[in-house]
Parts: sequence; structure tokens; C-alpha cells
Amino acid sequence: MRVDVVSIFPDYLSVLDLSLVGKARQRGLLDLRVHDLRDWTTDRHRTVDDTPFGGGAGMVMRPDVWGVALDDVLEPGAQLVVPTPSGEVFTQRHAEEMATAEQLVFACGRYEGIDARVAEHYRDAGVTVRELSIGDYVLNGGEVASLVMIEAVARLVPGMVGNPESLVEESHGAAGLLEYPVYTKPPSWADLEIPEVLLSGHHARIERWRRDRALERTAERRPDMIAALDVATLDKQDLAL
Ligand SMILES: COc1cccc(Cn2ccc3ccc(-c4cc(N)[nH]n4)cc32)c1
Repeated sequence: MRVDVVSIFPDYLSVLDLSLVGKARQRGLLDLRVHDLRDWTTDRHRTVDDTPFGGGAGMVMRPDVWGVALDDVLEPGAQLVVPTPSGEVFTQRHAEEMATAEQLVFACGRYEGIDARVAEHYRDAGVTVRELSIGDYVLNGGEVASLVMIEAVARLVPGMVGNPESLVEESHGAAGLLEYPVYTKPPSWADLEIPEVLLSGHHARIERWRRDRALERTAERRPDMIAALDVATLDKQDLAL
């Protein structure tokens, strides 16, 4: 998979040289390229923004500069990802869909965002354009959101994660539930013990305990996910909770 990131702060993305993504690059699993948007400007001041039509505070990023940059970077079959506070909220489903792309291009905006005609132009040209938020809070630009999404996608690329099995159960918990609580050594810490069942070696009971904790945690912290559950996936013991 090829991943391109276009930003006026390319150094923000240098963290991608580390850990999982860094190793994947070294192993040729991920072809990651970071670009400085200002390399596509033609004026002396390397201008990328201007005042908003219709007035209002702040500046908006120019479509013409983004257009020449994205025309250069986008390859056939690419998906264009535009982080924005006004986008669909990024979920594991988006990560799974994006992980199938031949190329992902992340357009990192700053100021008050990118001129809306950029997303429109590439959609009209038949490019898959994803305007995505990583949550209901406002960042200063698209770089951090891109880092989040790149990590979530890259770990799904075959060969990326050591134990692919850990991806199966973990895709946001079993069957649309939050993860159950996890424990490791030492068995006693700060006068807190390990739940007995986890020391029993009784796998059926452990599995049941984990599912109960996942259901309880989901009901407590994410009632929206409980509402979205497919009742057919619940068994009698689930319903007895
Ligand atoms: C566009 O409207 C905006 C309104 C106020 C501030 C900003 C700042 N900003 C610029 C580009 C940009 C890209 C993404 C995000 C972002 C994403 C999430 N989940 N939060 N914030 C914020 C961005 C933009």
C-alpha cells in the first residue's frame, strides 16, 4: 500500500518513521511519502491560503494550490482522505475499507479548512473522497487526525502486525462490543487481585466472564453500541445480564 500525506507541516508526520509504521516501511509493506504543500506554490511567499468568500474569521486554503499538488500525487485507484471536524466520524469500518485501497492520499488542512471545491472536484472526477473526523473536538489541522487514521489502517495491512489473530477479536471488541478488562503479572498489586476465574484454567468460564464484562462495559460506557447490537448475536446468558 502506498500512503501519501500532503501538509504545510511535513515534519509533523516524522513520527511515522517510528514503531509499527516505521518497520512496515523498512520491510516494504508500506510506501509512505510525505509532501510539503508549499512545494506546489509559485509565488515568492509560497502562499497557500486566502480570506474566506462571504467574510468571517480566519483564512481558507486555496483550491488551486491543492489541485496541482493532488493532481501530482493521486494515482488511479487512490482514495483521497480529507480530515475535517465536519466529516463522518472515523470508525474501524472505515479503517477496514481504507486498508483495501491501492493508495491513500491524506490532504491535511490548516486554518479554517480547505476550499470545499477541492473535495467536490475530485469526487466529480470519480475519486473516492472521504471527509472524516476522528471525534467531536476541534484540532488545529489535519495532521494529527491523519496520524490516527494511518495507524488504524496500517495495522490492518497483511504482515503489519506480528499476530494477525489479535486483529480478529480486537476489531473493536467481539461482535461490536468494547474490549473486556485485561490483566497480567504480578497476581497481586496495590492490594488488588486478579479475578479468580482468570486463574482457573477453565476456558469456557473465562470466555463467559470476558463476554459478560464486555457487555457490562459497553452498556455502561457506550449505550449507543448496545442499541446497534444485532440481537441475534446475543445468547440467553447475555440477555440474563
Ligand atoms: C474545517 O473547520 C474548522 C473549524 C475550526 C478549526 C479547524 C482547524 N482545522 C483545519 C483543518 C483541519 C482538519 C481537521 C480538523 C479536525 C478533525 C477533527 N476530528 N477535529 N478537528 C481540524 C482542522 C477547522
